[in-house]
Amino acid sequence: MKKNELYLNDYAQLCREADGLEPEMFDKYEVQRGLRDKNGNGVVTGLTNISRIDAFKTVDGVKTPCEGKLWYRGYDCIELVKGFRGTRFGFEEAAYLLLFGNLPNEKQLKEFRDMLAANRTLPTNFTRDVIMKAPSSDIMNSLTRSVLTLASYDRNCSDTSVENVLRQCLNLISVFPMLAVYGYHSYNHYQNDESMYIHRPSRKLSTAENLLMMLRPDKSYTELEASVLDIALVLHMEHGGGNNSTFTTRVVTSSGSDTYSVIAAALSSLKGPKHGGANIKVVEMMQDLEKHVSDWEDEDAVRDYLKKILNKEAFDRKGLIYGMGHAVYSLSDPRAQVFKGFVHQLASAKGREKDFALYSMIERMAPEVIAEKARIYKGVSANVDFYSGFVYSMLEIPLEMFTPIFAIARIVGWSAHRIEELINMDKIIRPAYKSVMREQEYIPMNER
Ligand SMILES: CC(=O)SCCNC(=O)CCNC(=O)[C@H](O)C(C)(C)COP(=O)(O)OP(=O)(O)OC[C@H]1O[C@@H](n2cnc3c(N)ncnc32)[C@H](O)[C@@H]1OP(=O)(O)O
Ligand SMILES: O=C([O-])CC(=O)C(=O)O
Repeated sequence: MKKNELYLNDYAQLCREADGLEPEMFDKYEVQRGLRDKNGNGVVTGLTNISRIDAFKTVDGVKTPCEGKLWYRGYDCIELVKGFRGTRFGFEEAAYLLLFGNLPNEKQLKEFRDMLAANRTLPTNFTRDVIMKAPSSDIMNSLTRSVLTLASYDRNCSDTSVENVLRQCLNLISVFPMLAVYGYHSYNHYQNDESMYIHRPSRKLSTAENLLMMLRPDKSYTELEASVLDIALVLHMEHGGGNNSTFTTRVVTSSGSDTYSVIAAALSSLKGPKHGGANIKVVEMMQDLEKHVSDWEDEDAVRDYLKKILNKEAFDRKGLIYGMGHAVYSLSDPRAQVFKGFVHQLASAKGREKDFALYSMIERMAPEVIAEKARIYKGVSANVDFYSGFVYSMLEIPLEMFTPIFAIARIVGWSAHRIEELINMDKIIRPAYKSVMREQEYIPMNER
C-alpha cells in the first residue's frame, strides 16, 4: 500500500473513533434523526403556500396511508398535466403558477414565454471561457460551476429585494437548459472524442423543445418526445419545502446569501443519489442487474439480487434499491404513476418490453424485500426517479443529463421557495445539536 493510502486508512480510523456516537444516544436525548420522528413524520420547520404532498388520510379517526397526491398552488398536478397535454407545452404555465400563485391567462402566458425567451442568452464567450473548461461527466458539477460564475457577471448580485431576486431567478430558469446541454456536449467532445454541437436556443420554442433541439446533433425531435419531456419537467418542478434541495434553498436563503450561491447549494443537494441523483443510479442498477442475472424472468434470481443489494453485496454496496421508497409518500408517488404510463407506451414502440417487464417486477418485489430488512412505517413504493430514467433512455437522452433535467425543472420550485422565504421569514434557520462532548484539560505539546 502506498504511503498516502496508509496514512488515510489510519486517520480515517481516528475519525471513526472520534466521531462515532452510540445509536442509543439518539433515543436518550430524543434527537429526531433526519429531522423525522419515530413514525417517519418530518419535523415541521416552516409554512408554505406553494405546494402540498398528501400521503395519508384519516379513516375513522386513524391516520392511514393512501395513494399519493401532489398539489401546486392548490391544483392537483395530475389535473394540471391533463389540462395542457396535447394542446400546448406546460413548463412555462406551471412555472408561472408556482412563481406567481395563479394560472396565467393567454396574455400573461405569452408575456412570460417571451420574457423567458429573451433571457435565454449567456454572457459573451461564457460557453468557451467557463463551460468548456475542465469538462467532466458530472454535468451537475458543471452546472453548479456555471451558476457560481454567472454571479461574477451580475453587477447587482447581492441585492435580495424581491424584484432583483425574481430577475435573477427568471434568468437562471431561462439559461439552465443551455448550461446543462452545453456542459454535456463539451464533456462528450473532450472526454468521449465525439463531435461538439453548440446550438443556440430558438425564441419560438418551449423549454422542452429547446432542450431536445440543443441536445440533438441534427436538432430534430418528435412532438411526442417533446411532450413527454415537457410533462416530465412539470412533474419535477416542485415538492414542498422539506425535500433536501428545497430545504437547502431555504436554509442558505435565510443566511442572507445571494441567488447564485443559494442555487449552487441546491444543485449540490439535488445531485445526491438519495435525492435527484437516484435517476442515474436506477439505470446503472438495472444495467448491473442485467449483467449479473442471466434470466430476467426468473423471479427467484431477481429477488436474490435485490437481497444482495440490501446486504451491500451487490451494485454500489450502499444497501439501497434506488428509485424505491420516499420520505413522505406511503402507497404511491403520483409522479411515478404518470411515468409508468409513458414507459408502457414507449416500451412497446421501442421494442423494450422485456426491460419494462423487469422494471415492473422490481417495482412489485422491492417493497417486500425492503420490508423484510427494515422497519417500514408507512409502506415503500416506486418514487419519481424509478421510471424517469427509463423514459429518458427511450427518448435517447444521455444518462449524464438525467439529474440535470431534474434541476432544469426544480429550479422553478427553488425560486418560489427562495422568494417565499425572503418575503416571510427574515430569521436565520439555526436548529440545535445536543452536544455530548466531554470537556478535557489542555495538554501541553511535550506531554501528549
Ligand atoms: C426525488 C427524490 O428525492 S425521490 C427519492 C430518490 N431516492 C432514492 O430512490 C434512493 C433510494 N431510497 C432511499 O434511500 C429512501 O427511500 C429515501 C432516502 C428516499 C427515504 O428514506 P427514509 O425517509 O428513511 O424512508 P422510510 O422512513 O420510509 O424508510 C424506512 C426504512 O426503509 C429503508 N428504506 C427505504 N427505502 C429504501 C430503499 N430504496 N432501499 C433500501 N432501504 C430502504 C430506510 O433506510 C429505513 O430504514 P432505517 O429506519 O433502518 O433507516
Ligand atoms: O420530497 C422529497 O423528499 C424528495 C422528492 O420526492 C422530491 O424532491 O421531488
